[in-house]
Amino acid sequence: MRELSEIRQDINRVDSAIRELFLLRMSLALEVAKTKAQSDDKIYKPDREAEIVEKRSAGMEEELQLKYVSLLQSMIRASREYQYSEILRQTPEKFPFYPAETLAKPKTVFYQGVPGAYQELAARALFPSCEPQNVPTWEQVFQSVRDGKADIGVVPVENTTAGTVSEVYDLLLDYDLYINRSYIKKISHCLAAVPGTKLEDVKRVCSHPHALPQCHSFISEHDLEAIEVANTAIAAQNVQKKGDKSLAAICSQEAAVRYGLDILAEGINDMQHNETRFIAVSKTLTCQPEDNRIEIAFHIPNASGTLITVLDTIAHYGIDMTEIHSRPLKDSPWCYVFYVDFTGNMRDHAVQSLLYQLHEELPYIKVIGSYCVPNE
Ligand SMILES: O=C(O)C(=O)C[C@]1(C(=O)O)C=C[C@@H](O)C=C1
Repeated sequence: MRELSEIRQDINRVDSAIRELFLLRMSLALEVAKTKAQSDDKIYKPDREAEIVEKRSAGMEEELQLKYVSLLQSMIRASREYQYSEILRQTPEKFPFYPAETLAKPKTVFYQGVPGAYQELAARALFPSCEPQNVPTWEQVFQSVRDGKADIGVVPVENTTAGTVSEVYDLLLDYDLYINRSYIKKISHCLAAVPGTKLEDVKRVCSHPHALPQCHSFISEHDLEAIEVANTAIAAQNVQKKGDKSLAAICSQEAAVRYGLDILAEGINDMQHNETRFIAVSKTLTCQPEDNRIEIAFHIPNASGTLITVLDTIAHYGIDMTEIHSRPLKDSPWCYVFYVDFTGNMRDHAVQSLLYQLHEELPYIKVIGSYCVPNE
């Protein structure tokens, strides 16, 4: 039997030979890209890829054939990625998404709920020179922006305890709006009731459907009945209007003070690290120099392994995926739209090459936003 070190030397030699052949194959891919750029031909040729895989792996023993096919496929994908990047270098106008430089200074900013809502606080933090206006529902926020009544809508998209706000994601696509800004706010809920109420008087709590699960332990420890209302500040307003000591609201301190309520308990969320991310949406896709996140929505073809291929492609461009979730496609049962956030700026060559590739190869893709997450 040979020494391990001796076998390893042979492996090194084989790897070096593969490296030379890989570089040669990639230089051929570059040549193909240049030819295709002239004739405006598509890069992705699934039939040619299938032919390569079938012919080159023919006659191999089954177990190794599977491994060789995977090696071939990964080389062909590298070739495609290299070609997209090269074509964009030669013809930058092929980039299919055109963000505006910057957002025109907004005059009207809408949020859902009533004054004192966390969404109002987020709107003021994002646009300090605007006086935010409230409408009753998220759908009305989106409608107002689409119809030009508002320049900007501020809505929540995710909470670290309660998760994604699915309805907002559905509205983003339904109303064809874009994410331009993002703001993360620490959320500390309090229990608020009409003046003179004691904790033991409270039998029911009302709040937003996302705020109630954030305070699950507190609600069950005190054996309270949970009632959903449209907004945390609306909850505070309801408690004030009803004047009933058995009903309390889970809301912000600001909302409790605004509606003249006593704060019976503070920081009642289960997780002390409780944060919500809000977004500002408008009719325009923008990309500012400081933006370091892009969000896309896409459909995948009905075939095995396609989602993992998309995620792998993102990684191949040296880009980090930061979030992924899916929503059902209402008109196609058991099919999904995927939402992915990743790092980078839409002016980066790697980001543009990735988006160009996904645009060419997926049945549907939309860049739904470009924004900045501070402290990176
Ligand atoms: O033959 C082509 O048209 C190529 O672009 C080359 C190549 C490959 O690397 O083999 C790459 C992408 C295509 O989808 C098919 C094949």
